[in-house]
Amino acid sequence: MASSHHQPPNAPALYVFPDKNALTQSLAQFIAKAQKESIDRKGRFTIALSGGSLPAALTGLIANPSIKWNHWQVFYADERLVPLDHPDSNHLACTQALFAHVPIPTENIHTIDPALITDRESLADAYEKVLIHEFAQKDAARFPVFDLILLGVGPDGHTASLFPGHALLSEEDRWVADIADSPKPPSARITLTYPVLNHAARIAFVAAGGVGKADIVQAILDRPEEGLPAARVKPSFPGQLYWFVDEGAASTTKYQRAAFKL
Ligand SMILES: O=C1O[C@H](COP(=O)(O)O)[C@@H](O)[C@H](O)[C@H]1O
Repeated sequence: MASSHHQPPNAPALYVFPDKNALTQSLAQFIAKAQKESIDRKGRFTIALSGGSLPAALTGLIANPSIKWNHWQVFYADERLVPLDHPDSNHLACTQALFAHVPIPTENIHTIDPALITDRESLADAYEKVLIHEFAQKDAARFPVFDLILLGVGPDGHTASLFPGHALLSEEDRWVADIADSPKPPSARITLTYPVLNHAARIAFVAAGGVGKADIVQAILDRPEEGLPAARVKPSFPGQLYWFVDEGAASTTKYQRAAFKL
């Protein structure tokens, strides 16, 4: 689809797929490539996952023989403050869709500390310390550099647990922040902040939501100046941003499509 938009060189790449299966298979290939490059370079692969509709898009990894699960270090871009076996848990959703079906060491999956779910701030600080341990020792950077962060986008433009108009959109220091008033239940959550998101090497939005996601995808890609939370995800160079969407979700945006290639 031709675009009337001029796109800067590090503009997001929009990959559109005919259906969820095609998206899932291509996303698995994309993740496998990112994994290989990270492991070849530094012997590990750091990834942050979301909940919602994302876990179902990860099933292409289950049968992929090139995934080296023991080299993965898994974190959550956001998590609800519920027990890890609660239906609202993003960790439970990722476990049911993926981790229960692959040989990933449980110690490589970094969940929130369920003992702290009634003490939001301590839980967020504890999770941040896990990130500091995993990254600061190795990358010695002010912010962790994830190899890949997989994000979803809600109908209101939220991503992770960063919601429109929320004070957390302006958080510039904390790596992990707690939120008590999420407009989308459950209300208590933690989330990675923009400094962490925007230092990632690769970020991929996955919106396999059909026409229900078309308006919000259009708003974010065609009108980024509106400053919706997902539109504020802009990885600093050399980070790269990708969108994996189905035809329904791409049906109204004028944003130029890219041919999916690894
Ligand atoms: O509440 C959340 O919503 C977003 C978007 O979910 P989706 O089902 O619209 O894709 C999700 O990415 C996030 O992890 C979750 O906590």
